[in-house]
Amino acid sequence: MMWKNIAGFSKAAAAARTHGSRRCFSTAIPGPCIVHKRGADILHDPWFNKDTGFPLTERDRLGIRGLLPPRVMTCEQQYDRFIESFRSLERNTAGQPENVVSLAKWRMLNRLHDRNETLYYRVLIDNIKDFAPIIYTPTVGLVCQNYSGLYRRPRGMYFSAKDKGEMMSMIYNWPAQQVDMIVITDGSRILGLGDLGVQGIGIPIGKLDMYVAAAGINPQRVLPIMLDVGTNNEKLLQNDLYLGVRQPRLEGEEYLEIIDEFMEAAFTRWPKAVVQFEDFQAKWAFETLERYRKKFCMFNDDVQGTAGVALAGLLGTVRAQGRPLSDFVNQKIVVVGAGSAGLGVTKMAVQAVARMAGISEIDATKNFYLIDKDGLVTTERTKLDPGAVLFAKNPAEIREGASIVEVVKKVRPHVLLGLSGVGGIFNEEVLKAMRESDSCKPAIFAMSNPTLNAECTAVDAFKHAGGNIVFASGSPFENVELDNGKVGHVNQANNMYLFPGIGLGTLLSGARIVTDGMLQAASECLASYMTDEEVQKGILYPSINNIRHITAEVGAAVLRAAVTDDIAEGHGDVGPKDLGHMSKEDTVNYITRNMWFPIYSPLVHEK
Ligand SMILES: NC(=O)C1=CN([C@@H]2O[C@H](COP(=O)(O)OP(=O)(O)OC[C@H]3O[C@@H](n4cnc5c(N)ncnc54)[C@H](O)[C@@H]3O)[C@@H](O)[C@H]2O)C=CC1
Ligand SMILES: CC(=O)C(=O)O
Ligand SMILES: [Mg+2]
Repeated sequence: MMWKNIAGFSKAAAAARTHGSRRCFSTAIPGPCIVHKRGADILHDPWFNKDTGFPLTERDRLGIRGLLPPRVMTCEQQYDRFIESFRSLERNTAGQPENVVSLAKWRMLNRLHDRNETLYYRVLIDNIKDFAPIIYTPTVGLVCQNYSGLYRRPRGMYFSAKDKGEMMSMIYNWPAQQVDMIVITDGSRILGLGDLGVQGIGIPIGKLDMYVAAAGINPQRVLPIMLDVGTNNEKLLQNDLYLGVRQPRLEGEEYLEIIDEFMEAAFTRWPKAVVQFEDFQAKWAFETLERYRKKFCMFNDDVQGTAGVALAGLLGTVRAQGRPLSDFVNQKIVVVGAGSAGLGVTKMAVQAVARMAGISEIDATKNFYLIDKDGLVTTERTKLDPGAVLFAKNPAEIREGASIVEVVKKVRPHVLLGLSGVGGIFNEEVLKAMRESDSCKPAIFAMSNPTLNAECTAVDAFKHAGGNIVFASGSPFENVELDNGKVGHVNQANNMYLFPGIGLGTLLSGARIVTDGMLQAASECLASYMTDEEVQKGILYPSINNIRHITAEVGAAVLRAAVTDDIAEGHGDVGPKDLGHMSKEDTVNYITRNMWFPIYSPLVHEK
C-alpha cells in the first residue's frame, strides 16, 4: 500500500535536515579543473573566474599576474564582501517601491552570476531562503516582463522559427561538452503573466539556478533553452526593443516541426540529458508531453511536478486534521483553474484516491470539482476540453458554470485550490464561505504565481477564512500573526520542492524516460518528509533552507522507482546492478555524493 511511510520520518533524516544552510569553507584541496584558455579569457569566463581569489602561483600559471589587484582574497572574504554589499543595497533602497528594490537585487545577483559562477552559487546555496524569491518566483516574473530592457549578456540558447533545418548544427555551438539538464520554454505562458515570447528565457534560467542550488547539478552542465516561435503578445510585437522574432506564434504542424527538430538535435548531442518542459500554454504542454514522454527523457514540470507537490500538500492537510491518511478518499476538493497545472493536479489526486480506495478513476472523481474561467465544469459544457472530461460533474448536482462561491457554499469543501493565474479570485466572500467547510482545518492553496497572481494573500486567507485554516501559496508570503497571538503558518506549495529531485534522480538512474512510478515516488517522498507534529501545526512543506536534503531524498526515491520499473541503466561507473543493490540509505548517499558544490578548484591549463 502506498503512502505507508508518511508518518515514519526517521530521526537520522530529521537530524540531517536540521543543518539547513551551512556556511563552512572547507580547507581540503579540491581536485583540479582542466581549462583550455589562459590570460584575460579566464577572467572573462564566469565558469572559471575567481576574481581576486586566484592564488599567485595560479596567476603565474595562467598568465594573469598583473591583471588583478595584488591582494589575494579567500572565497570566504569575497563572500562576506558580497553579502555586505547586498545588505547595503537593502539599506539604501529601503522605502522604495517593491518592484524597484526587487529588480535592483536581481541585477546585483545577476552581475555576480555573469562574472563568477562559483561565488554566485555559493552565495545562493547558503542564502537560498532570501535569494530564491529574487532568482525564482516572484521576481523572475518581473524580470521576464522587462527582459528586453534588462538584457546584457547571453545565457542559454535561442532556437527560433528562423532556425528551421539548422538546429542539428547549431546545438554544437554550445561550449560545454556535456549537458545534464535542459529546461526549455516557448514563453507562451510565463507564470500567470501570459505570453511573454522570447522574454520567457528568464524562467529556464531561474529553474536551472534552482537545479544547481537544490540538486547540485554542475552549472557547466545546465542549458536554458528558449524556443522562439513568435508571440501573440501585441504589446511586445509593437515594442521596438523586443528581442524576439516579431511574428505571430507558429501553430499546428509548423510549431511541432520546430520542437521536434530541437528535441532530435539536443538528444543527438547529449543522449543522456534530461529535458524539463516549462511554462508552455496548456494545449502544447499536454501535446508535447504525450508526444515525447515515451521517446525522450523528459517531463513537464507544470503538469507533473506541480501535481506531485500539490498531492503531497493535500495529503498533509488530511494529517493536519488529525485524520488517518486513508481519509484522503473522503476529502472534497475544489480546483480552480483547469489548465496544465490544474488538470495535472486533479488527475494525480484522483489517481491517488482510486489506488487508496481500490476503485475506478471515474468513481474516484466523485469528490473533485473543477472550475475554469467559465465556472464549474459539467457534462453540459459545450466544447469540453478532452483533459477535463473525466472530472465534469453532473449538472443535476450543481449547475453548469456555477461560480466559485456557489460551489464552495454548496460543497463545503475540505480544500480550495487555485491554479487559475487570476490574482484575488478567492475574494472575501469566497474565503468567508470556506468557514462553513466540512473540515476542522479547511485548506486554502493559492498556488498561482507570481505574488500578484495568487488567488488570495495569506493575510486575507487567515482574516476571512479563519485562524484554523491551513494555507499554502505558490510564491512566498510572510507568516501571519493571528489575533489570538498564534502564528498562521504560510507554506510555499511550489514545484521547486520536486523538480530538482525528479531531474537529478532520473539523471543518476540513467533512465531514458520518466515514468509515472518515478513521479509518484517523488510525491510520496515529499509527503512523508514532514513529522506529524509539524503537520499538525499547519506546516505541510519543509523549509527551503533544507532544499538540498529534500532533493537528495526525492532524487533517491525517483532513482529507486526507476530501478523498480526496470529502466535504470546506470550512470558513469555505476551500473544498473549496482543501483539495484543499493539500500535506501545507500541511494541517498550516492545522490548526495554526486551533488556539485561550489568551491574554487585549482585550474590547470591544457592546450
Ligand atoms: N505553485 C506552483 O508550483 C505552480 C503554479 N502555477 C501557476 O498556476 C497558474 C496557472 O498555470 P497553468 O495551469 O499552466 O495555466 P493555464 O493557462 O493552462 O490555465 C489557467 C486556467 O485557469 C482558468 N481560469 C482563468 N480565469 C479564471 C477565472 N476567472 N476563474 C476560474 N478559472 C479561471 C482557465 O480557464 C484555465 O483553465 C499560473 O499562475 C502558474 O504560475 C503553475 C505551475 C506550478
Ligand atoms: C512554479 C511554476 O512552475 C509556475 O508558476 O509556472
Ligand atoms: Mg512553470
